[in-house]
Amino acid sequence: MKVGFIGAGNMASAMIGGMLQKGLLQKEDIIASSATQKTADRVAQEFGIRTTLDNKEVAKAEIVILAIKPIYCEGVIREIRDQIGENQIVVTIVAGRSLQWLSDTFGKPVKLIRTMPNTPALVGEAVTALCPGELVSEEELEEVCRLFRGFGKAEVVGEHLMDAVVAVSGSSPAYVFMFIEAMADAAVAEGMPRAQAYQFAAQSVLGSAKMVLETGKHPGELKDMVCSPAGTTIAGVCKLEEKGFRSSVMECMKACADKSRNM
Ligand SMILES: NC(=O)C1=CN([C@@H]2O[C@H](COP(=O)(O)OP(=O)(O)OC[C@H]3O[C@@H](n4cnc5c(N)ncnc54)[C@H](O)[C@@H]3O)[C@@H](O)[C@H]2O)C=CC1
Ligand SMILES: O=C(O)[C@@H]1CCC=N1
Repeated sequence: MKVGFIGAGNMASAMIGGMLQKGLLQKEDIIASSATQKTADRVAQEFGIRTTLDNKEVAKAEIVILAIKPIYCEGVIREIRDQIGENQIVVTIVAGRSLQWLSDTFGKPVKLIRTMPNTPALVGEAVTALCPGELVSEEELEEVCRLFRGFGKAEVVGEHLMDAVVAVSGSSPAYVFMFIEAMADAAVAEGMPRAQAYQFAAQSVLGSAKMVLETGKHPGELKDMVCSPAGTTIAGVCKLEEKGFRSSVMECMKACADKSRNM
């Protein structure tokens, strides 16, 4: 199976890196295009895949993944649409572009799958939501899910959930990185060497996330387990509540979902 990426930026690189690392595809099976020779050369060198500046070359792949910014999506589709045949599958990772919009822009019947992955694909820990268009068969959807499961979890969701997905997983790694950075800065302020502070902060986020996934316990219950009476943790929790931590996170996610809805 040949997979082509139109756009070879942050997200495409994370997916390509994840796919190759898991041995899901061989580097000969992947081709990617970019707008600049510099990016094409960098990606070719980093992953050993074939790269090109010609999107039409990529559009010959069995699975064509649109990995460009939303503003370039219309131009790219107009460029490749005559070449996309009825047996190819076009997968999009573009935020804010609906199946209806994609279908209208192609202006002809195309097998479309709208997805939203995230950059932890690079280390095999992505989570991706997928919404199939009506021309995609169960088998084709499963084939694409299998590809995405190669670098993390993948679930089929209704398209009405896609803006929530952008907030809770597509964009949320950025917020988690900010949280880790802030915790590490505070540890450095307490005297910890910076490299060690990143290790401790990141491992704590990883371990806490695993507890949520593996114990099935409510996050509030897991929080309570850390809070000794009159202890250190509850002193920190009180400060987080005073500073509006949870409402800040919720407002952040709302801004993110609204942006996705109105793109
Ligand atoms: N970065 C992320 O965490 C995630 C991004 N996405 C989606 O992925 C898409 C790409 O985002 P990023 O990778 O972050 O952007 P990026 O800016 O890192 O990469 C975009 C790439 O597209 C290339 N490009 C621009 N115009 C082109 C054209 N006409 N033909 C071929 N290539 C062209 C650029 O050279 C660049 O390499 C966006 O639509 C975004 O919504 C989805 C999930 C997560
Ligand atoms: O910021 C963005 O628009 C993209 C979509 C999800 C993550 N990054």
